[in-house]
Amino acid sequence: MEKENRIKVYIITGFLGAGKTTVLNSLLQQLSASKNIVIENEFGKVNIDATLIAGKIDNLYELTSGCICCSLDNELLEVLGDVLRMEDTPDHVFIETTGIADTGNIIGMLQLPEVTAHYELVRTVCVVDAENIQDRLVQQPEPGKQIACADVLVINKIMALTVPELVSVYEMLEAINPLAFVTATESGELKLRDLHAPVTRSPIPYTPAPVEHLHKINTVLFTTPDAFNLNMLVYVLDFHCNVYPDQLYRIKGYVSIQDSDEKFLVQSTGKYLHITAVGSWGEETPASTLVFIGKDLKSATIQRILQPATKR
Ligand SMILES: Nc1nc2c(ncn2[C@@H]2O[C@H](COP(=O)(O)OP(=O)(O)OP(=O)(O)O)[C@@H](O)[C@H]2O)c(=O)[nH]1
Repeated sequence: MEKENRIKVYIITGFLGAGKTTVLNSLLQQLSASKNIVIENEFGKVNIDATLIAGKIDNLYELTSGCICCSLDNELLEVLGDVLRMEDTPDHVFIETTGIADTGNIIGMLQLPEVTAHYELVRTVCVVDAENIQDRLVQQPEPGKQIACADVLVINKIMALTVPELVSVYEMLEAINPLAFVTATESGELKLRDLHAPVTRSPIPYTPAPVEHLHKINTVLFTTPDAFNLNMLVYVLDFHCNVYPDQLYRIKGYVSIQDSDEKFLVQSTGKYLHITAVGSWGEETPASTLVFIGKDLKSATIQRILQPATKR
């Protein structure tokens, strides 16, 4: 393939709940005239993010058999191969990583000669949750690595910050990655102009991670055919998000609520919890699926916390 005709690839990275899907949706909406493919890698077997994509896409690949940055089976490379065999190849491929991905490894894969022959990695975007990034940098190694290898840093959710706090986040990002273009947003919006702002890059060598999972973060899946009592569910989730923010990083999923025909989306990041009705269940049988992501989470604990919220 001619160099200039290669398929453009964008990586969207950032820690759990930072706003990757929201930024991706903003880009897809601006690129609705082109052919876009999204590759979603979700940490955990159930891919909630895939249901939250709201822009125009021509194909969605969901990679749920592990974190692509350190899984040996090279699912990402297989998908990139499949894309090349499509009759009508896309203009853009967006790769949304898991919140705990070692982005450098993914960049490395995209620099393999067999990949660069057909694909051009244009930008790596790292979305940063302005409110909790300082804590996360202390608690976990992943956010710092994600920031370090990005071309574009998007400081998201800035509404909750004072100006001096925002300046301090900005300075901290600059200290970690002085080469990146930094922009701030209230609502997960990234303008194409900023996506393509000039940046300086240092090459990242491909060093495949060991096979065993590197991350100290785990996920617990809770499913039940029972409907939740909405007040109790809000109470128990809100309580645990506020009391254990250092252990419980992210909750997401869809739930069935007692005496309601609607499907509810549950999302938490840090101490914030949102439970919103998102319409009817349609053909689906109402049931609840919640994914919990955090440090040393135990399935038995999650069961114990949630069971009372299914009582009437
Ligand atoms: N206030 C505010 N909330 C936001 C913004 N962007 C995202 N959110 C909320 O933050 C939560 C996480 O957003 P996502 O875009 O799903 O984040 P993500 O990084 O894709 O999440 P994971 O894939 O689970 O790591 C959701 O509840 C969003 O509604 C923003 O700019 N401002």
